[in-house]
Amino acid sequence: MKILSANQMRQADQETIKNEPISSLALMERASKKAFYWIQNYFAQNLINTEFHIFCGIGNNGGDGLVLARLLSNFAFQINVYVVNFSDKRSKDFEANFERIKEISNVQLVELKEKADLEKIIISNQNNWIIDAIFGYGLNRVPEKIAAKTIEFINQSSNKNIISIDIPSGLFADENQSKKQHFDKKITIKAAHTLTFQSPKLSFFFDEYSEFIGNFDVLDIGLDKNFIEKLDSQNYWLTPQKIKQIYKPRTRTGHKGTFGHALLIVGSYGKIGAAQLSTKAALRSGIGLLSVRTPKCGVGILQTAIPEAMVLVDDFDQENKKSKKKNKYILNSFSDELLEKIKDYKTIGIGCGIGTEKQTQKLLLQILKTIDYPIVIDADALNILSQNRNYENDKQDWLNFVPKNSILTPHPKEFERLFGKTFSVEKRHELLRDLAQKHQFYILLKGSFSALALPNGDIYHSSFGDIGMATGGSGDVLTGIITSLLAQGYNSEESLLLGVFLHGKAGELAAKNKSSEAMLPSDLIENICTIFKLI
Ligand SMILES: NC(=O)C1=CN([C@@H]2O[C@H](COP(=O)(O)OP(=O)(O)OC[C@H]3O[C@@H](n4cnc5c(N)ncnc54)[C@H](O)[C@@H]3O)[C@@H](O)[C@H]2O)[C@@H](O)CC1
Ligand SMILES: [K+]
Repeated sequence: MKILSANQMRQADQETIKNEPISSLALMERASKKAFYWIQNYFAQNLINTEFHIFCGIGNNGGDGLVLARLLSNFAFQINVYVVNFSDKRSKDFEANFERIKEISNVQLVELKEKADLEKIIISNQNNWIIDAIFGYGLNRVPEKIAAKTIEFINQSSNKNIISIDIPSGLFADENQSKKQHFDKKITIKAAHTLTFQSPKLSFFFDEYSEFIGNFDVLDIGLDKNFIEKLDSQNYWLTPQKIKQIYKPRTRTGHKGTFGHALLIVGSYGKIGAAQLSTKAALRSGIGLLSVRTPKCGVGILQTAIPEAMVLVDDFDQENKKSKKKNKYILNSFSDELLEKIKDYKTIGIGCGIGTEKQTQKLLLQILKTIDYPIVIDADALNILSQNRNYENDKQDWLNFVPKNSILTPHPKEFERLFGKTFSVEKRHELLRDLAQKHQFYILLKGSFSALALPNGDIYHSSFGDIGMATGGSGDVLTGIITSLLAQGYNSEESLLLGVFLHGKAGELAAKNKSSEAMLPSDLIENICTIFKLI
């Protein structure tokens, strides 16, 4: 799903008003009704016992808050509406709804002009919910005076039951809108839920802002689809609908050759676990044949634990004349015969737990110089690349040897080591986009919201996953999944998107069954089966 900027949202609102046609007041009613239905569904039988405190600005976001108050007043016992008078320029639709709300008997209306007005507000904890409709995508500078005081008051209240309408007040929808001002953490609502209209806002996908957004839901308010179709955007939200388009169901007639043969180059002494996790994940994700290269010390372990995988041992017992340093605990460079063989694999996944020893570095260089098909590069293989960057001489910069359309999967630290420091989250995404375009790679910047940068400059943002996945081994599982999909004939873009989906959803399921605390990366692997069935 396309992610629209605040300007594009405004245009889409205007076009819908003109083309449908619908009055802006009716569109506000429609949008707020969607939020109301969400709330009705969320609270179910408890709606009648819930006391709402609705903080409204004086623009259209505030107007939404007023409509919501009116709709809720039919069901809830007591509604408190606080108008945050941060300016005299009340919007037309706010005014219209303000007149209507005055008539309703179980709505208590309070105007906030100065800090002292806030001191009279009592929000008890039990069954009290706060609705934040102070600023929406119209925010264009850091809130001040009564707006700032109200936001601080809400955040300081011990009640954390907060629902933000469209966007948590204080947070800019996107960078253009903020005119490069930095938002102020203290003056931004920390919502438990954000109900956003039509399109998620770009700022929802920056890890640094996730504490303000809580869980978000996108409510379709019926803005002009044809118009939205034509809008340019390089940011997309990864949705299950997109995954359905990518997924290729199997027919009865395939055989193991149909589903590809990949090589995983993984593990070192003490990190054979990483090799096991990536191997198992690749097998569970549907690969036809899987070969694994792991140091000699890991061969027995892998063969015992995962009988389905073949382990490459071809040159282990041969005397290698070129390198006397062969060592059974780390990955050594390949013999010429073995190197010749790797041209035949569909793809390679390299990096999980391999360490950065000299001989392993040499192996990576050999691989990069031998093959011309896209591969998956993760963890220590990324660290090796970052140790061999050469900004003066392109011909000695190992990054330039990576085959086009390969998939790099760094976490933020690996990204920084490989591509340098950036000073804001927005700049990091800009750099990510530029790099994917320049090198024609796919780069997955992992995080609680992962950003998937494509060589054409588009970025997909994923909100799949669970905090329980932030643990060692989770990345190894992802490398196995993506390598497996590439081998099966999904192209790089499809493998990346589908891989991130399978991994994230498997994590959500693991958290549901076992809790975020207790879940393990192995649980993700076991859940891949269920997630395939859900596509
Ligand atoms: N027809 C429409 O345009 C629709 C708009 N909707 C709602 O309208 C919202 C956008 O409404 P608005 O454009 O009125 O903007 P907001 O309600 O977000 O903000 C109100 C106004 O405050 C001013 N402002 C911005 N930053 C300020 C600051 N720091 N201090 C003081 N004043 C500041 C701006 O002039 C802005 O227009 C959306 O987020 C959504 O909630 C929905 O009702 C759907 C339909
Ligand atoms: K809001």
